[in-house]
Amino acid sequence: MEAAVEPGNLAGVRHIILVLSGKGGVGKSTISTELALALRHAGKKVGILDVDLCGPSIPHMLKVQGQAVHQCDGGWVPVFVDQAQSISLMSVGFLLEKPDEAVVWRGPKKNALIKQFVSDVAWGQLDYLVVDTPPGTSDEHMAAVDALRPFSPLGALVVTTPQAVSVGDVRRELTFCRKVGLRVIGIVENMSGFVCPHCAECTNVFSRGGGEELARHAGVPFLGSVPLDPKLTRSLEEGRDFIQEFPSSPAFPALSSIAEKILNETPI
Ligand SMILES: Nc1ncnc2c1ncn2[C@@H]1O[C@H](COP(=O)(O)OP(=O)(O)OP(=O)(O)O)[C@@H](O)[C@H]1O
Ligand code: SF4
Repeated sequence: MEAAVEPGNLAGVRHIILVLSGKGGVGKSTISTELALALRHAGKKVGILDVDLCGPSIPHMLKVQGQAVHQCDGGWVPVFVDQAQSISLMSVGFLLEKPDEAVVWRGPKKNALIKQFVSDVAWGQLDYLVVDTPPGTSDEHMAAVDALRPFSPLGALVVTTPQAVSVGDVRRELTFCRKVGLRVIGIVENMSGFVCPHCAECTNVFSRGGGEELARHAGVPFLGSVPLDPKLTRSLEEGRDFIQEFPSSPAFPALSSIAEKILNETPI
């Protein structure tokens, strides 16, 4: 029997994907956003929970910055990104008076907000909830895992860049997942080379293959390598739907194949 769906909880969410990275700036919010767009493109209903409280970038990436969240009987109503309401988003960015206001909170306050985001948002029926987390492993990650665990299946997607230092940080992320009993859906290597727009030659700006090697070593699935793609950067800056608008751009095949692997891994 299916659990009753109460407004303001996650009982109507079929799969929760926690997006993690060892370091900042490796493209965690980018992968979260593009994954949500690719899953939507595949006909799924998707929510995004942005718990990167000190650097909430997803409202800007989806061009909904500055919007206000409203209260309903069941709690907060998330912001809908499109008219069809196929992507909903909750972020601390919607609660700040100014979009560039700094969140200078101590741990307990951050943890309380994360718990509130889980329990007090009327997510409704979703196929996937993508949760963008801060870099590293902190109290906020523990708070998110503790609050989300009752609403499993809960899995982690780990984002890295090819450089060894970032890969080293990813090892710590994998250890964190193991310690808290979080299933690793897979590793994504982002910023894997630059494809020349003139001749399509791929230059490995950093090293290449670290993510795949690490996945093999750790015995977790490798989901794909996303190249640096100026059209992707621009889409995120302008809040455009890269998946819809740029199917012939170099990052598109990798992003759609990652979404496809996740769809196969998490049947609905
Ligand atoms: N594959 C890519 N191609 C082009 N630009 C990218 C790619 N991945 C990320 N970027 C750009 O790199 C910058 C950092 O990405 P993003 O904000 O997603 O990183 P992050 O890991 O979430 O950072 P933080 O954890 O510090 O918030 C952004 O400007 C984004 O547009
Ligand atoms: S990869 Fe080739 S075509 Fe592209 S910029 Fe370099 S030399 Fe020019």
